[in-house]
Amino acid sequence: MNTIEISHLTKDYGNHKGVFDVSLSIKKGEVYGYLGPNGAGKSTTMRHLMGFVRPEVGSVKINDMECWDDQKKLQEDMGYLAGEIALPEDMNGLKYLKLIANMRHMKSFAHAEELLDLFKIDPNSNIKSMSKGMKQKVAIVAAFMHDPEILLLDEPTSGLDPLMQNNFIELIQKEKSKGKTIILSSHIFEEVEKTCDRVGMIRNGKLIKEFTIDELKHSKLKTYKVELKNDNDVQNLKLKFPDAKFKEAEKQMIISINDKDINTLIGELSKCDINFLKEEKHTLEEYFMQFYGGNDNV
Ligand SMILES: Nc1ncnc2c1ncn2[C@@H]1O[C@H](COP(=O)(O)OP(=O)(O)OP(=O)(O)O)[C@@H](O)[C@H]1O
Repeated sequence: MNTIEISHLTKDYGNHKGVFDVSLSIKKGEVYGYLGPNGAGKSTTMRHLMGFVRPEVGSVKINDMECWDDQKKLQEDMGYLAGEIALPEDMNGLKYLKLIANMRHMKSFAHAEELLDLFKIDPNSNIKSMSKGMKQKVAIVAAFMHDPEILLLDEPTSGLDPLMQNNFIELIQKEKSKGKTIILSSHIFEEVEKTCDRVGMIRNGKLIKEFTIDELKHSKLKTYKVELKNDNDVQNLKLKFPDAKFKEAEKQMIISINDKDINTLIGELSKCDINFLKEEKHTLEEYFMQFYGGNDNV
């Protein structure tokens, strides 16, 4: 049985906004990366999983229970980090976390203490005076401290510095080794690559692709930017690589090429006078779109 089972979920907010006929399942112990541009429908899906929103069409189940009908029971063993966190400003971090711990009837605060340590949080400072990153870290502690079996994490590292992002990656890896089922949305390639088993891409409310991280890692498509010294070379390369993009004013060519064809590229470039050649890093979405050649109608 899958831990998470979303079948034909639709929530239409009008104006083509919302989620439309989304079906996905996540096995116990799996870490699922949920990716997509702003407004794609990631948070809407997660809110359904938390039972905050009732599906208009379709079903959203965790452990075979409807998230809307059984939200109270399900939430006991779930940790949720909202995309837009809102912490009470009139208390300090510790007081807030203790309040949540009491509401959850937590018997021990030891795991929370470990997490406060891991993220170098001074729990006695007032939430009001905390930086965005510090508030995010307090919210992470609140989501993880009761050691839930299921974690829904909506852009968990937004606002964290690189060191803390690494600590977060370690935390996910640890939770994964304990068999937790995790869905996380992220725009950070490294985070997804290092933590997720599988990825789903959502766009305009529709799930357009699913693939394993192994498939992605074996992608051999790379993009290079070349700046040439003279126009003749630009014109020659335009004939040789008609699919490449050219910025003629800058004498630049941007080319995406499979590793197996790299010798052809190098062969042609060796005939040119080059200013520089560099590999272009993609945003996560570009990378996936290029890899899969996805479009809105997929
Ligand atoms: N309660 C609502 N009423 C009307 N429209 C909504 C509501 N909630 C979400 N939407 C719209 O539905 C679309 C999907 O929103 P959602 O927050 O799920 O996207 P997202 O993928 O999480 O985006 P982001 O990466 O920016 O957080 C957006 O266009 C949003 O404006």
